[in-house]
Amino acid sequence: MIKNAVASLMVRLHHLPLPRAPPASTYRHHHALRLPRPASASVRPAAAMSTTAEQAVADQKRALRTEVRRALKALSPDQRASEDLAIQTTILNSSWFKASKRLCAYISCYQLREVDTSKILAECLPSNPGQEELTKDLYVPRVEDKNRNMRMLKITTMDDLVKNSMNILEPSPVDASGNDREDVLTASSPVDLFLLPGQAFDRTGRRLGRGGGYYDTFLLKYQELTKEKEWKQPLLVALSYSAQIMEEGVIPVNSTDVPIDALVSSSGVIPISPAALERMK
Ligand SMILES: Nc1nc2c(c(=O)[nH]1)N(C=O)[C@@H](CNc1ccc(C(=O)N[C@@H](CCC(=O)O)C(=O)O)cc1)CN2
Ligand SMILES: Nc1ncnc2c1ncn2[C@@H]1O[C@H](COP(=O)(O)OP(=O)(O)OP(=O)(O)O)[C@@H](O)[C@H]1O
Repeated sequence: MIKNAVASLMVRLHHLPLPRAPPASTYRHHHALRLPRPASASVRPAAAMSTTAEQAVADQKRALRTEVRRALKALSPDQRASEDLAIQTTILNSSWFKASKRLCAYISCYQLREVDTSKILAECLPSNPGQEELTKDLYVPRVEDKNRNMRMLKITTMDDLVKNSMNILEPSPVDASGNDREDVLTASSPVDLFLLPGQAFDRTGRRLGRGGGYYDTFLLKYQELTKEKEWKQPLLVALSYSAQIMEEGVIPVNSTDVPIDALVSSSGVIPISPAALERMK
């Protein structure tokens, strides 16, 4: 029944000429790619075998990123604008977004052909002084190094952002008064929602990023913190153009890939996990 409901929400599934992993529901058995174990260490060392399997997944991911990049380049500005508007309108009108108090979101980069988040960010931040109580706490990514270290820092205005070397807007570590910005990992209360970027997604919850491992590393850390503190897990929602939604099994995954709870495209919301089905009904 869920599958039918999900299928009816999908307008277009893009078929890519790539090697397929066996279809698997990300939620039922997340680690879809089980690394083969050698019968005996003398035949083939386990480390070597896992390296080979991991390398195959990494190669497939790279090939898929190239395909998606090409598909996104082919989108006309009008097509993008119409999907950007539909996706943001869906989110802004949703009960789960309206109810969220604290969120982590990405600052979209037009050149990287990411789904626009500007209207959503504007809705989170106070438009005029004195309206702070109507707003949400907003944390946005800042890359610290090439070693998968990314922080999510609190901003209160778009003026808190500066362009980094990758041409992406991100917060400076200190605010205008010289104070450290609040880091979501040391904040005293939990975020309830993540709005995630990515290169490709599917309706079982798989997400392919840009290859830096920044989000997967961060999400794992945040989920561990949430467990430790006995907080409710945040809802992980990705924003996707239709061309980025893959058929089941096309996206290769490994054990460090964190599955998403839901996907928003121009055709609407696709809830995936039990938590999403509960919070998004
Ligand atoms: N808006 C936004 N902010 C984000 C991310 C993101 O994906 N989107 N990140 C998520 O990790 C982190 C930054 N990571 C990034 C990783 C790669 C590229 C990039 O320009 N990649 C090129 C290919 C570069 C290459 O192949 O050498 C590309 O994808 O076309 C940008 C940001 C944190 N902030
Ligand atoms: N939690 C983690 N711990 C250690 N290594 C990780 C973790 N998450 C990802 N990596 C490593 O980072 C590299 C990039 O991973 P992957 O290709 O899955 O990133 P991605 O999903 O495209 O990027 P992102 O998560 O930033 O959106 C891989 O070598 C992967 O093994």
